[in-house]
Parts: sequence; C-alpha cells; structure tokens
Amino acid sequence: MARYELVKRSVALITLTNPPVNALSSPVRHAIANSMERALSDPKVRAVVICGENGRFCGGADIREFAGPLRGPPLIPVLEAIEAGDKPVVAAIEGMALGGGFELALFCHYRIAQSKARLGLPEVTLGILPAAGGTQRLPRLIGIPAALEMITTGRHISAQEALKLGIVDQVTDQNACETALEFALKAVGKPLSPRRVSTLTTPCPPDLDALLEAATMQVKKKTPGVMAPLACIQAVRAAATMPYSKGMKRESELMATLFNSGQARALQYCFFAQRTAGKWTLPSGAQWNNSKPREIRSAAVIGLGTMGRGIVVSLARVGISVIAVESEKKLLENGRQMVIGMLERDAKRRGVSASLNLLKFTLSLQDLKDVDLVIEAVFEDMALKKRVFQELSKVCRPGTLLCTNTSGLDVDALAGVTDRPHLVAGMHFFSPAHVMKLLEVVCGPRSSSETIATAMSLGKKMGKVSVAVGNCPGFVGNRMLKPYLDQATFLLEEGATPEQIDKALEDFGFAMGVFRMSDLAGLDVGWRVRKESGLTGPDVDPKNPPRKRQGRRYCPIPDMVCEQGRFGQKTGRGWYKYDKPGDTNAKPDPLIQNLLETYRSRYGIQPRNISDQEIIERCLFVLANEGFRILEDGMAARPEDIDVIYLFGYAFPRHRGGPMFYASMVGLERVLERLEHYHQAHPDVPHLEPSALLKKLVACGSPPVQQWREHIKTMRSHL
Ligand SMILES: CCCCCCCCCCCCC/C=C/C(=O)SCCNC(=O)CCNC(=O)[C@H](O)C(C)(C)COP(=O)(O)OP(=O)(O)OC[C@H]1O[C@@H](n2cnc3c(N)ncnc32)[C@H](O)[C@@H]1OP(=O)(O)O
Repeated sequence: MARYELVKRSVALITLTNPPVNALSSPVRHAIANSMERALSDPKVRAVVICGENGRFCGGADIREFAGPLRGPPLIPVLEAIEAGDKPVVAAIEGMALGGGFELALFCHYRIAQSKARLGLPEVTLGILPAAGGTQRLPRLIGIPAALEMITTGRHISAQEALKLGIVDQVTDQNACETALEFALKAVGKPLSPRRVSTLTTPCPPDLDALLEAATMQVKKKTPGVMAPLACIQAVRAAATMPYSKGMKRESELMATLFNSGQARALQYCFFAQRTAGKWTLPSGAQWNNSKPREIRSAAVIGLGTMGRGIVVSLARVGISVIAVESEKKLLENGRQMVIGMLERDAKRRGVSASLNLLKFTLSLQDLKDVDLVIEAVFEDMALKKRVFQELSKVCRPGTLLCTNTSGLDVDALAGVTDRPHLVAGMHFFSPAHVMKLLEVVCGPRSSSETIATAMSLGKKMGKVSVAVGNCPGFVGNRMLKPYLDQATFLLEEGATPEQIDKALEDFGFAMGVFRMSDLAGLDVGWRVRKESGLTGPDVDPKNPPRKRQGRRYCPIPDMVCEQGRFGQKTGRGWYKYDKPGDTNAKPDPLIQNLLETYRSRYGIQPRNISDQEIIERCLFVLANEGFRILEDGMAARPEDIDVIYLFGYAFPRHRGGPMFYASMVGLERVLERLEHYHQAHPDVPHLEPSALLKKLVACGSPPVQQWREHIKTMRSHL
C-alpha cells in the first residue's frame, strides 16, 4: 500500500499505492507509519519525499471505512510522526490532494504541486470536517478568511491558487516527484521548526467575531439545516482562539458530533450513489464496462425552444459541432441569437473563447444527413414527434443515433416509426438544460447496448450525471412527481395553505416548496397536460363526480387557479402573488385563500389542522412509494439511481440522501405503517397503497438501501 525506495542514495521516496485514488485506508496508514519509521531511523536517509502512484497524490481518507468500525492505526498520530521527524519531508502533489490527502501534505515540511493538481478539503460535502488537523493547520498557514472559505465550501483549488495562498512552496510543469526530490536535497540542513505548521500562530483578524458571524449567516442561508458547515466554523474559531493542541481536541470533539450523524451517512451515500449510477446494466447482460460507446463528433438538435437551446449549448461547449434546426425563419433567428448569447456568457464566465464556429443553423432536416447523433426537442406532442422521427429515418445516414428529449412519452413508439429502432433512445434533459446536471437516458426495449453506452457517455462528456431508466410514462423523475404533487393539492383541499406546505418542505431541506417551485416552473404546462389527458377541460364527462377521475380522487384546484390566468411567476400570479410578472418574491395571496375557502365550502369539506409531520409524510412517503413501484417494475435498476435523479433533477436535499435513502433512514417499517394509515383514510388514492416491494423489504427485516438490489434481482428489469 506504499512503496519505499532509497533514491539519489539519500532520499527516501514513499509512494502511496492504493488505486484508484490512493485513499488512506488502514493498510496505507500502516505503510506510511512503517515507511516513516524506516526513513527516520536510517542514517543514509537525509530527506523524505511522499508521492502517490499513477499521478494521483491522495484522494483522502477511505470513505468506505467510515461505515464500519474504525480499524488500523489512527491517522493523526501517523501524520504527527511526519512533522515531528528531524528530516525534511516534502509532499509531491500530482493529480489531487484532497481531504486527508491534503492534510497529509500539511503535515509535511514542504509541498510541491504539479501545475494541473487540485487541492481541497471536501469533507464538508460528506457531512464531516477535516479532522486530521485540517481545521487547525490551514488557518495557521493561510489565515482565517481563506481557510474558512475553503473548509466550509469544500472547494477544490488549482495549484496556482494554492501557491498564491501560500499552501504550496512551488508549482512545476514537470513531474512533481522529480522536482520534489531535488527540492528535498536542497532542504537538508535548513531549520525545520518554522516549517512545522503546528508551531505557527494563526493570523487573527481584528474582526474575528464579525467574520465568523457572517460566515455562519451565509452557510445557514445556503445550506439551511445542514450541520457540517457550522461545525467547520466552530473548529476554525478554535484555530484562532486556542493553542494548537487544544484546537486539535476541539476539532475531534466536533468531528465526533458529525461522524455518525444521519446527515454524514446521507451525504456519503450520495457520493457513492452518484458513482453507482454510472454503472448501468441491461437485461441482455450489456453493461457500462462491456459496451463500447461511439464517439460523437457532430450532432443535431431539432427545436430551439428553451430545452433545445440549452442542449445546443451543452453540446457545443464540449467541442461537438451542432446543427440546430427550427421550422420557421423567425424562430430560427430568435433561437440563433439566444444560443449565441448563452454561449458567449458561458465562455466569459469560464474564461475561454465561445465555440461559435461549431454551430450551424438551418430550416432543413436535409442538412442532417451526415451527423452522428440527433436530439429531437420539439413540442411535447406524439404525432409531431413521430413525423420528425419518420423524416429523420429517411434523411439521416443509416448509422445515425436518433434520440428524443421527451419528458415522458413512449420512446419505443418513436423507435417504431424509424428504420433503426435499435439506434433510438431517450435523452431527457432537465430545464435549463445547459445548467441542470441530470440526464435520464431512456432505454427502450429495442435500444441497443451501443446506443445506451453512447448516450450515457455523451451525457458524461457534457458534464451531466447520467442515469439509465426504463421506458414508462414520465420515466422515473416525472412519474414520481405526480403522486407527490397530488398529495400537496389534496392537503390544500383538506385545510392546508400553499405557504404552510411550502414551509414544511423548506424546513425539511428543499430550497423551495412545491408551490413556489410550481410558480417558478409555470402552471400552464401541467394544465395543458391534464387537458390533453382528459382530466380537465371540455372532454371531461359531465356525469363524472367533480373530485374524481377514473374512479380515483382528483383535485381540480390547480385547474381553477389556471382558469384565472394565474400561471405563476411569469404572469405575476400563481399560488402566490408577485409585485410584477417575472418577479421572484412570492407573497401569500388572499385571493388564493378565498378560492380555497369557497372551494371547501362548495364541497362541504371541513378544514382541519394539518401538522407539518403529516405534510412531510404524505408528500415524501408517497414519493418513495412510487420509487418502490418503479424498482418493482424494473424501470430503475437500483434505489441509488432514483435518489441520484431526485438529487440532481428535483433538488432533493442532499443531506437527506434522496427519497429512497430517506425512507430507509426513517425506517421502512414506519414508512409502511404510515402509508397503510393514510391509505385507509384515503382509499381513493391508490398511490398511498404500500407497494409490494416495500412490504417485501419490511418482511425481510428492512435491509439497508445498498442491499435492496438483492431483493429486486428477482423482479423483471425493463431497462
Ligand atoms: C464517535 C466517533 C468519533 C469519530 C472519529 C472519527 C475519526 C476519523 C478520523 C479521520 C479523519 C480523517 C479526515 C479526513 C477525511 C477525508 O479525507 S474524507 C475524504 C475526502 N476526500 C474526498 O472527498 C474525495 C472524494 N473523491 C473525489 O472527489 C473523486 O473521486 C476524485 C478523487 C476527485 C477522483 O475523481 P474521478 O477521477 O472522477 O474518479 P471517481 O469516479 O470519482 O472515483 C474513482 C473511484 O474511487 C473511489 N473513491 C474516490 N475517492 C475515494 C475515497 N476518498 N475513499 C474511497 N473511495 C474513493 C470512487 O468511489 C470510485 O470508486 P468506484 O465507483 O468503485 O470506481
């Protein structure tokens, strides 16, 4: 786990060898301790260099070890032996020095970084803090404000920034290890005391309290209810106000409060879930590591509405040439201007030049005959999409992949009108497509493994988190959204207000409650979908009871809101009122209150007090229940996939882990019991009926979420 060599006859080179990121697992900690002991006791050794194999210094503590009992030598004493030694130790940082890896470097007397290396303390994103001295040593080295920013955000910085801040002593374009070996020899004989960070005094700003208070306010606003950033601030305060040894004690006390918390478990689960989602698998046995994606050099996007424009930008900024197609000259010109503006702003922000030369705009599908892949992003209308796919099938060369950005229509029905159903898949982007990280890759029954591999890999290239899902109405994300939205409106009928429901969800951790979010997204879209599916509007049979559709409970309040022209922020009125159209400051609207009161009295509904707990349970347990059904139906392969979709596509609070992880944290037995209770109270809401998988998992003793797939295996996968 670490290689020890004597080089240049007098330098001990310790190379961490724990691929892929040289994490500080128990054997690595052992090996570092042994190697340091050997180096310090060997009279031939005059200096030490520590580096990592395969151009990666160290990705930090082994996060997988956090889930079990702590074994092996504790990290801090291992690192303290490095600093205390009487021979200069140089960290040679290539690739990355993150978390415990960065802290390892901070215990060395000198640090040399390769110019492409990244450094940072991302522990806060895992619900913990840099507890191997990071919170005490970084402030001593670079001062409180800069250390506070790095520690509370977990931001990775470049080698150049690290040099500027005084974290590293030298940046090199050459091999960092070679440079460090030379550097180490020159350091021999120089006094080591000033190089021991633990002996430095933290430069303390006069306005320390105000600074820490401002940081506290900032993290409370940005990540309400999240514990780790607040603990980080307290630890940094200790670095400013306590001697080093006391500060270290405070750091470990604060770590103890976080280490076994539900938030830490959730955030660490999210880290691995995101990586698990990339490992897709199809019933044919094809999967991420045995299917070769095609290289996509050119693409076309059909439709330059909001989604189409975002997709064009996402493709062009990673170097793919794009032909953008519209049906009318005016729409094309409008789309062209908007895309160019978006690309220019994006390039300016990233300090690069806009790749406008990759773009071509056209009114003719004939221009698409040679592209590698097409993404259709026209209006959400099956007949229109079918016409487009038929035409593409005629125009594009036989190998071109044909993808649709539909948010829920049948991908296989589109495949069926083409001459190449195996080359058809869904690529469901989320709005705005150039910003949102999620991509649902929809696998139709006839999509080939190469098609899925290509869509997944293209998503990754565009910086998206791609998740493979099955082909069912709404796929995974939007399918789950429906019962969640239904519960929110049923709660309105029963006596809650939009403000109360939003507040309960925001206190839970959502940045915006369901009604504020709906106002932002626009209420007319859902209204149109409900009209088209015959749930509201003139097609509804007048003999239908007003609050029932297809034998199920139906809440017409959202339709009534839309009938008043209240479409959300864009019209200045929706579930809330706004000072003017486009304004974002939502204010409770007495007119909505009146509407609810009139509605309830018309249908003889006696409003009741509804607790926040009921709001959370009904909205979130029903969401997870639909997730269980999706797993049962084989439309998602694993609970991690569902959670990743909700984290990246629907802003589910990360410190809660996602709807499936949250259900497991609450306890599946409790979720089952509450769903049974609510279903009994509302038998006309089938979504509240506990799913078979939930019952099966409870019967199996409620295994942790990572083990659910064992119980799903027997069910049929449709991916
Ligand atoms: C009462 C109790 C008291 C408790 C007291 C507790 C005491 C404990 C003291 C310990 C103090 C330690 C303090 C230090 C803490 C840490 O260091 S936490 C870890 C901090 N590091 C990170 O957060 C880095 C995480 N990794 C990454 O960001 C990226 O992986 C990367 C390093 C930037 C590389 O990215 P990329 O090249 O894109 O590869 P990936 O696909 O992301 O990863 C490849 C595989 O490696 C796995 N992996 C990565 N990092 C780690 C890690 N730190 N530990 C374990 N595994 C890691 C990743 O999962 C991938 O695996 P596979 O999916 O299996 O391929």
